[in-house]
Amino acid sequence: MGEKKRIGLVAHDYRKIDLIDWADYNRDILMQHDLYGTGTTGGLIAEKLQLPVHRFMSGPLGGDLQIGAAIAETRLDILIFFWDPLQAQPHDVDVKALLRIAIVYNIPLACNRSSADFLITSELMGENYERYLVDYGDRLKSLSKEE
Ligand SMILES: O=C(CO)COP(=O)(O)O
Repeated sequence: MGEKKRIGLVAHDYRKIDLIDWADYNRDILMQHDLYGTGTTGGLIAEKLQLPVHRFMSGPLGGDLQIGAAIAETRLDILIFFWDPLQAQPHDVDVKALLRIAIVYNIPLACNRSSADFLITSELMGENYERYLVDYGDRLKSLSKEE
């Protein structure tokens, strides 16, 4: 087995069945990695797959922000986030913040099932993949403590 990835799993209510079904289908792959989720999503996946899932708070109560913080602090490698394109969320700003931070830190991000299929079956899943910060020019360099 290649190197373990830390995978965040998040879904809005109407997308939870789809994500749980996808996770169940890919259980053999997911069990080789460390799983994280927002409160409700993480609980449902842990129950269905009978695998340990580290649970953050529920999304509307700060869970999306916790996942975003974990990405910023390099504690998460991959995000599978089935957000709902047909319904506004009370915590839309948090959803946007999470999607934004996933892009800033250039982590693999899948927001629908076909993208998640491509991601999870990638050869890179087993490799020691070094993400790099996207070159946003001086705008990001001045903010990065690594520079
Ligand atoms: O709201 C969410 C993502 O924005 C997900 O939160 P739950 O998994 O707690 O439902």
